Amino acid sequence: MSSNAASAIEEAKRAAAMAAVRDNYPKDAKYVGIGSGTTIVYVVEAIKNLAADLSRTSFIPTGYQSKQLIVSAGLTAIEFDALPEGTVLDISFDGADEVDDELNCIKGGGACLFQEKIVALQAKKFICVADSRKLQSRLLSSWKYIPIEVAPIAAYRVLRKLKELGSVNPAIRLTTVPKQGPLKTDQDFFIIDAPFPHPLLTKKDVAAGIDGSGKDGHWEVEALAHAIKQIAGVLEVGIFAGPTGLQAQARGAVGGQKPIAAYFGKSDGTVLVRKALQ
Ligand SMILES: O=C(CO)[C@H](O)[C@H](O)COP(=O)(O)O
Repeated sequence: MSSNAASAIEEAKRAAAMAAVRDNYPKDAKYVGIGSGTTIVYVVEAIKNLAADLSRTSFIPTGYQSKQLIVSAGLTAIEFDALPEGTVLDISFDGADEVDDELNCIKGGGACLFQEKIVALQAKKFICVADSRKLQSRLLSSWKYIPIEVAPIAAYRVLRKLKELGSVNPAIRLTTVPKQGPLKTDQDFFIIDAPFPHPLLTKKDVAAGIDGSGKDGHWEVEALAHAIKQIAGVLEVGIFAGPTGLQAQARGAVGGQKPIAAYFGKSDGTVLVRKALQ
């Protein structure tokens, strides 16, 4: 990628972050979730630039990088497990690897999907921020695999089960830095990257009569997430689907894993906003 193209992408991420924070950051927020990755850096920058008193706000990280980001911005980090019992976050912001037409997301490219999911699930609203390359009509269109966090002891068993679900060449994610071997998450678990042969079907596809049960290798998003989560040894799946936080609240529950809105920055500096159906 040329340096011009790379800086256009960074500008797109920044534009999306500015718009997402401007439109959604709650005045007097007490608890704010902060995701992981490169785009979230611009979200923290945008929060810092708000004309707001942030001294009474606690920011909940989704991993080591996220915590460093919060702390080095001079904000107060409070770990998820240090939150007073029953705390509901006012909002959480995070990036994504791919987002479909129904705002289902693939996450975990940065190996932080477990903490990202529990933080999203504990928030009233989850806002996704990305550049427009991430928006595709179906998941697994451009991004090629589902990240899955697994217990190391069960990794080979999970690989076999994923093949039974139709994954083609799922693999334990490796690292060469600082030493060779499986990458370890913030929970000391492994990540398996599991490609599937076809883009994932949306609810709209299923309503139109397409079979998304996994027969013939065609999966609907939530059906695949559920099937993977059922495998013993899987801690969490990098598919964020199901109800949004607002939909969950309407049913008397806290939080949801699907964003209520996604902001996609474009290279021309404009931002496309997609909102989930309420
Ligand atoms: O899910 C994630 C980390 O686990 C990130 O949000 C995702 O990988 C997007 O990262 P970036 O903003 O760098 O494109």
